[in-house]
Amino acid sequence: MALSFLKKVFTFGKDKPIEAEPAAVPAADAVLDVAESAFTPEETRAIKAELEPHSRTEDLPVATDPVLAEEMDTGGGPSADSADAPEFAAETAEEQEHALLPPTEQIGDLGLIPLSLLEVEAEASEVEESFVPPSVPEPALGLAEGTTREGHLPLKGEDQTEAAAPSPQPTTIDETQELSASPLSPLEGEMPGRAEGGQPATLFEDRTEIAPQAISPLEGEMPGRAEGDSPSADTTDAAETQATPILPKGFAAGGAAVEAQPEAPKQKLTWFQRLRQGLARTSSQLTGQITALFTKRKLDDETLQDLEDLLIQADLGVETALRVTDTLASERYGKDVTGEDVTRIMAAEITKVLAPVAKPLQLDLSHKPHVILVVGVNGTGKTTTIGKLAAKLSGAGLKVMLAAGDTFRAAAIEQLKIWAERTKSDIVSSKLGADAAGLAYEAFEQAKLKKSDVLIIDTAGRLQNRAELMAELEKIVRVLGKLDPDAPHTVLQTLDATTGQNALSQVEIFRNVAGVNGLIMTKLDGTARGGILVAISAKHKLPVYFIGVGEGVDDLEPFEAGDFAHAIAGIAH
Ligand SMILES: Nc1nc2c(ncn2[C@@H]2O[C@H](COP(=O)(O)OP(=O)(O)OP(=O)(O)O)[C@@H](O)[C@H]2O)c(=O)[nH]1
Repeated sequence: MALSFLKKVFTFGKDKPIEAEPAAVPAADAVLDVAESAFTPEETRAIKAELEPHSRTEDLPVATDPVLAEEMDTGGGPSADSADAPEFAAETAEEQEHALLPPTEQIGDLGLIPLSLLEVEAEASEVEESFVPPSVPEPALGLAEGTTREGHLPLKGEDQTEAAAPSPQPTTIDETQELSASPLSPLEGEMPGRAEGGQPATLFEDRTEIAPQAISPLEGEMPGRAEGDSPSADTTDAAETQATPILPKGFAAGGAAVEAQPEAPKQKLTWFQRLRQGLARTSSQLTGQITALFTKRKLDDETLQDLEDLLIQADLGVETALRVTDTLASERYGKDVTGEDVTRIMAAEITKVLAPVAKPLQLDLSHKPHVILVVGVNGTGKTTTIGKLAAKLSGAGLKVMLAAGDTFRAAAIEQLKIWAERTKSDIVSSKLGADAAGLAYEAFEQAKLKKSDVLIIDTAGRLQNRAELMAELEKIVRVLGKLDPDAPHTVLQTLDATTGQNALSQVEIFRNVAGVNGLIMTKLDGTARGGILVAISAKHKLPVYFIGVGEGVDDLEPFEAGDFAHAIAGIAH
């Protein structure tokens, strides 16, 4: 019975529907050619002799080729070795019926199904309780669908070490090999080879792969897993470790998240280094010309005039230029002068010009809120500067409210909302095109109600020569004054350092219209026209509170006269 079952399994056992492709079915000779290497010549001849009389269907070399075995088993026809096993051929009426099936080529067309798994398993139970036929299809094991594998558990329980081992050779295959060693026909002797390279082995590989991970009831019983060396468990741990995000700067770490490491110290520039870097174009242009001018020349009227022209062209302004040449003449007239002599004196004189305007922005927090109105020409950096200021103030624990008064530009409103969120500030905004003065008024009221420390109002950029827009700015100031005669308490004007001389007239007009009482110069990073701040300071004498050297939140620094002067002169401070 056991022998007949094995024959049946290896001949008919399959889990795939037939694919009737005649070309894929080799003749017995061809198959035997493959098989020959495994047998002695005598055995091969004997086999051929046995196979000759059979019909083509009977000749199908199921046992010698795993692929063909799969195709053939769907037909359920007798195997090549069936002649050697009469007890199998005549075993049941059903099997006899199978024996009458048409040739394999026609089976697919007829839509016949293979011998069912249930038939195989029913007989298997008669043979060996622990034996699971290699032909058991995967779905029945629930591997693919993840359904219960209880029917398969006894098998795993028999040898779980092997099941968990890397070798794809399961226990059942060993049993098969043992059984195959019984005096079956030579073709049946091929089975172990088939198990290694054909479908059954693949099936067991699948089981081996999945069993330790997918069968939870067995987890505790599996030595490999119980010891905690399950590959899947290890993999999960490793994956978790690797998946732990490294948050970028600016994101707070929560749970197991890892904070971004601080930048390497060597990459962190001091503020003065950054300023020097930002003003490098301005200073290198200036000092290069100065060095060229004073190479092997004594200081005389001509060189002094050349120097004055040079300093004016560098946007420093007439006043500052004269200060430098006067000081230089008083110290070195008629003597040899080096470029270093000139830049040292220049830095000292510029410092004297800037020192009176380098003031901190004074906040009168008794106002609740202290209102800061930010004005300026388009694109000078108003919104960005507001964001940077809000970051500093809220970072210091002050309650900040922002007002999106640039109702001309949708992007400006969105931009300010982002800054508000980022700096944890409150924000008052309205629709595009809304009345900016009305919004400013509303924001002021809200800030009073909320007891904000500081209210910063953004405004639309406008060219100083656009009278109607400047009138609107005037209206904003007037409206705010209705709620507090001193408001706005600070009117900040942003100046773009790259604009050069035009900034002088910008300050003049905005000062007259909106009462600008403080300046912030932006975009001092990379400009060759940084000298304009000296000219503005000398002319308007308005406080310069901060300077911007980049678009980032930290790229706003309090204005320091000495730093700025030395950075422009390109010398250490
Ligand atoms: N490099 C550099 N760019 C800056 C600086 N400040 C602002 N910017 C950039 O300048 C551009 C204009 O800035 P905004 O803040 O939108 O200027 P605005 O004055 O509000 O513009 P309008 O609303 O059109 O008047 C943006 O791309 C900013 O990122 C700075 O200090 N350095």
